Amino acid sequence: MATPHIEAAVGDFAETVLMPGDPLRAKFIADNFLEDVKCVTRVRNMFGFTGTYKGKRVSVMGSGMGIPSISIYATELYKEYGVEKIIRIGSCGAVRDDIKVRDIVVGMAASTDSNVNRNRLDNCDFAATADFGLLKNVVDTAEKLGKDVHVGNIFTADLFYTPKPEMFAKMENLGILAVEMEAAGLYGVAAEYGKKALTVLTVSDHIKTGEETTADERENTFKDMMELTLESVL
Ligand SMILES: O=P(O)(O)O[C@H]1O[C@H](CO)[C@@H](O)[C@H]1O
Ligand SMILES: O=c1cc[nH]c(=O)[nH]1
Repeated sequence: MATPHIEAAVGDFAETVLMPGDPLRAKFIADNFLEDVKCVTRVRNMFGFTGTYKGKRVSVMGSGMGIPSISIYATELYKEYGVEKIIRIGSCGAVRDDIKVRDIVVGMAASTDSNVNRNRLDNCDFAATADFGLLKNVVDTAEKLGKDVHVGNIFTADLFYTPKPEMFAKMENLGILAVEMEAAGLYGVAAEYGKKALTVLTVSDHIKTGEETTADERENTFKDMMELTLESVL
């Protein structure tokens, strides 16, 4: 049955869904990595596809930007479509010198300035955490493929254009690796429904140095992250 934001039928999604923020990145993955692809939803142009990767059934769908948007899609996928695992694959800004542009960051946990998880836990801090099994699979797969990854705490920001840039130095001092806008929300939804989630990111820009990737570099480095994540779910 369709939900307010997804028109797919029950059974149209695989048990694992890869979620980039950008629906066109979802299409790129479907076009370049999946076989036997079917577009299962296009409500609001938030494309979702199901196909196979090396014989394994897998879906990919855009989440939109920010916690409110990914929370809607993750909730409907977990609750109404029987999805068990969502792996966000996104871009992030690095906040530390040892994390470089184009590096891959895996979000073991996600700090945030959002109140969504406090709303879930009577205004207490909730440790928004990735699923250990999904995390281990990605780390083991990276080792097998000879790809370096940074694993640790990331920061999920409500505002891309922050009025508090001094926060970045505080994040760095606390060992936070990078900033993005969805992981803490996704981990909260997964916890609420007893499901699994992980976030894998590619550093698209460096907050401290101002360095950015070109469009070409984004495409190729994002492909590295896509391949790593797809291999990890086999
Ligand atoms: O590249 P995506 O997955 O959209 O992720 C990052 O990019 C967007 C901001 O430009 C935010 O969604 C942030 O989390
Ligand atoms: O959310 C994001 C994504 C990329 N770079 C940033 O600085 N923030």
